[in-house]
Amino acid sequence: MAFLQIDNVSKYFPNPSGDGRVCVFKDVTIKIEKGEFVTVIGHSGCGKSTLLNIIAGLDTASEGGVLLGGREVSGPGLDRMVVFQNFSLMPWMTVFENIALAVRSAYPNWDASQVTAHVNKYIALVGLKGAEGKRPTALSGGMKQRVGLARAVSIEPKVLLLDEPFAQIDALTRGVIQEELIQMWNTSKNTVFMVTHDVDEAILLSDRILLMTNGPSARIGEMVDVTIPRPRSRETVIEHPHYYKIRNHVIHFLVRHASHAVGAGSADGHSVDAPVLVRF
Ligand SMILES: Nc1ncnc2c1ncn2[C@@H]1O[C@H](COP(=O)(O)OP(=O)(O)OP(=O)(O)O)[C@@H](O)[C@H]1O
Repeated sequence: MAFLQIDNVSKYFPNPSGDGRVCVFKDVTIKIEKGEFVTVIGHSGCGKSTLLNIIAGLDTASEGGVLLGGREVSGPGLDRMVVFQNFSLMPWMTVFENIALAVRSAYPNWDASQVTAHVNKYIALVGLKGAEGKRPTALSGGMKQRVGLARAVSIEPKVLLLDEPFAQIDALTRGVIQEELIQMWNTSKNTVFMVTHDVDEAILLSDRILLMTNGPSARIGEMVDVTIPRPRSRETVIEHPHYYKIRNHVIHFLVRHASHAVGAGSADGHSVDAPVLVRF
């Protein structure tokens, strides 16, 4: 059994027209090993965030289930931390307090000096030294998301769930924070499940890219191994001979699935095809 196992998960929502239900995705099975960094890419509406929310325990599967370390996920927990694109910081708390709140929940027996040392370590890791006392309104988007990442990673969750965390950050800052995330991941070795629309980001960060077909009845169409050795940086990754092969392959998949129906799974209860494994 894999460390994080998504087993035949399907999700239905009530049809907005009031007539029955709509299948968002069907029979999604993903096996993720401890310490693996997996990214999901697919067109808007195929169900990426819904899948992430089910892993987080913020939503429930209509069919199937999620197992983490062999135990069924049945609700939110500190073993899975989510970073959303809208930052979700407590606006009345400072940078330090936002992170300390999470650290105190995860380590209720720690005394104040342990909490302070731990929070300061993560503030330094994301380059926010000097901004400890600022409130979110005084921070740029990039700084807010650094707080979000520090807060999530500081409690050392078993799984880090990233839902387009850099979508609202300008391209230059995004590149810098992506590299900071690599540094943090190198240290923490969290298992990461990330949703993104950014193909370059997925190649830079992931061990594997899961490509979702369009909904309704979306499925994981392909799993692409990112066969570019680590450590990676934005400058070196594009020099690797596999970079453009992987990039072109992912983009072609997305173009093929830009209009619905190509390879869409079955909404009528029949099983769907297993994902194609792609490795250059
Ligand atoms: N609570 C809900 N009730 C009804 N339908 C929902 C609900 N949440 C999501 N949906 C629908 O499920 C589908 C998948 O939504 P989801 O947000 O997971 O897609 P996504 O792939 O993450 O999209 P995007 O890339 O635009 O964020 C969409 O058609 C959406 O309208």
